[in-house]
Order: sequence, then structure tokens, then C-alpha cells
Amino acid sequence: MQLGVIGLGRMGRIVVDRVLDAGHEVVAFDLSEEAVAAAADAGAEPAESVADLADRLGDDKRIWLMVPAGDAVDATLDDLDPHLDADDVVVDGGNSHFEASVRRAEACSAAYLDCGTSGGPAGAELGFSLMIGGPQWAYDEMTPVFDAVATNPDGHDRMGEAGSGHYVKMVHNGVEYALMQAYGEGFELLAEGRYDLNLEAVARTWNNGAVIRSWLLELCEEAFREEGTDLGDVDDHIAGGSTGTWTVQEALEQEVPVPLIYQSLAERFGSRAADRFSRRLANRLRYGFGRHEVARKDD
Ligand SMILES: NC(=O)C1=CN([C@@H]2O[C@H](COP(=O)(O)OP(=O)(O)OC[C@H]3O[C@@H](n4cnc5c(N)ncnc54)[C@H](O)[C@@H]3O)[C@@H](O)[C@H]2O)C=CC1
Ligand SMILES: O=C(CO)[C@H](O)[C@H](O)COP(=O)(O)O
Repeated sequence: MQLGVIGLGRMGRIVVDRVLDAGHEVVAFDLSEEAVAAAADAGAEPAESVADLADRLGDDKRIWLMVPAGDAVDATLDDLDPHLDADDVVVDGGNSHFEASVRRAEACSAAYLDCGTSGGPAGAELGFSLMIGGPQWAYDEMTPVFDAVATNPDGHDRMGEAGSGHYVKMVHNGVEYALMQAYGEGFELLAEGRYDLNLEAVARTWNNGAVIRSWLLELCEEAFREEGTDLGDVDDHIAGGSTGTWTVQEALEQEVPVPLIYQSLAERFGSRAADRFSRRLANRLRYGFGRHEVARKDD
């Protein structure tokens, strides 16, 4: 099979390498000339633009987008659409909002598959977990590519109609936030608690047979090994948040309680404000109702 890949960053480059390793051909494009050159060094056919990539693909084009979610997906589709027809297939492997994917599937001249991708850059060796929404025929047609990019045939599946792949990935990320928060709270208690513990040793022990073993816990073990049991100079600031916000918004709309996911999202937002207004007000209110001493910034 011949696959066009647009977006050759941390994730797209893995798609390129795994598809080439499986014996397929790849035509590659990115706004970054360096990224295109690096993909060409790895064996891909370089393209100079989206239109050039489309020209280099034969009939029945198969194209994987791995550009940042949002405007970059729409801009790429705008450039691509004049070159597409109903026999072509476009996969969006990024973290797009599921409603944007439904809109794009309706507008796209080709069959459109929304593909939630999990595994991160560490998936280069293992492959990814792929959650795919869209027409069954397009999923079947792309199966050789999904087999190459995923961990194994069980590492990809069609979730359902358009949008369902990115919907499942959105919820996956909400779960990811809550798991990170749970590990974080447990290790914080161990770090602040009664015993002088080596947290790398705790994580390693848990990772070997404990009920709570997981890849995220392996990453905790790696973090303590590389940063130290006190996490050294790692700041208490958590970036990101879009997919967790979408999960909470959807849960509110569906009236499904997700307090753990919400709380972990709120912790992220809280981590970005060094000087929380709500805490300062609570500090002052304790004086108001109880004449408790007000802690001042200069104290
Ligand atoms: N990094 C991760 O762990 C994961 C990322 N994702 C999603 O995968 C998508 C890609 O993420 P990364 O590879 O990490 O991002 P990245 O920033 O490493 O790579 C994005 C690439 O797209 C290129 N690009 C941007 N706009 C473009 C355009 N209009 N046309 C062509 N190329 C364009 C950039 O030059 C860059 O090389 C995002 O939607 C992200 O949310 C999904 C799962 C995990
Ligand atoms: O999808 C992912 C992992 O599954 C990406 O790493 C994503 O960026 C994680 O979300 P956030 O940036 O909000 O932490």
C-alpha cells in the first residue's frame, strides 16, 4: 500500500517509520523542510506541499494526518479536498474534538476516519492503540496500515460511526488525567508522610505484581529514578488540559458524574496560579468570622 502522511512531528514520524517497516510506501509532507528531509532519509518519498503529496499518490488515495488538532487540520483538509474523491480515505490521527471530526467527515470529499491515538512517542517501538470512527469499508481498507501502526491487530478497532474514535480518545484522556492525579496524591502522601521512603523503590515494587501496576506507574518509577525521590527541580505547573476539558463538558451535557476527572482537571488549572484568589479570600474571611490571624505576604 502507498500512504501519504501529513505532519511529521513526534507522532507522525512514528507512523511513517512503522508503515515503512511493514513494507508499505510512504509519501511524506510537513511544513518543516527538516522534518520532510528526515522522513526522506528514513525511506519516505518527500513532497513539497499538500497538493504535491496528492499528485504523488495514485488513484484511491490513502492519507494520514498527524498535525496539531484544530486549525492545522482544517487548513490541511482545505488544501487536500480538491484532490480527493469518494474512493479516497483520510485518517485524522490527532487529538481532534469529536464534533469537529463529524463536521469534517460530512464536508470531506473522501471517506473520513477519526482515529484516537494513544501510546505517545514511547509507542515508536511498541506501536499505538488506535480508536477509529467512520465508514466500515474505509476501516477495512486501511487495516494493513492500522496493523502496522498499532501494537498488534487487537491494538486497533472501529468504535462506530463518524466521531466515535475521537470521542473514545477524549474519554481515554479524561481517565489518564484521573489516574495521574491518583498516583500523584498517593506519592505525595508517601513523600510527606511518616516514613523516609525511596519512591522509586515503592513504584518498582508496585509495578511488580501490585493491583495498581500500569504504564503510568512505570513512568512514575522512571520519573523518581531520573529526577530523584523529591522530583528535584520539577515545577508544580501542569500544562495541557484541552481533552480533559472536553471530557468534563461532555459529562455535564450527558449528566454523567465524573468527579475524579473534574478534580484532576481543576488541579491542573490550580497549578497555573501561584497566588490563588480563593485561598487569599478564605484566609481573610477566617478573620472576618473568627478573628483568626490573617497571614500576610510579608510574614
Ligand atoms: N505527543 C503525544 O503524546 C500525542 C499526540 N497526539 C496528537 O497527535 C497530533 C500530533 O501531535 P505531535 O506529533 O505530538 O505534535 P508535534 O508538534 O510533534 O508535530 C506536529 C507536526 O505537524 C506539523 N504541522 C503543523 N501544521 C501543519 C500543516 N498545516 N501542514 C503540515 N504539517 C503541519 C509541524 O511542523 C510538526 O512537525 C496532535 O493532535 C496531538 O494532540 C495524540 C496522542 C499522543
Ligand atoms: O493524548 C495524549 C496522551 O494520551 C497527549 O499526550 C495529550 O497531549 C495529553 O493531553 P494533555 O496535553 O492535556 O495532558
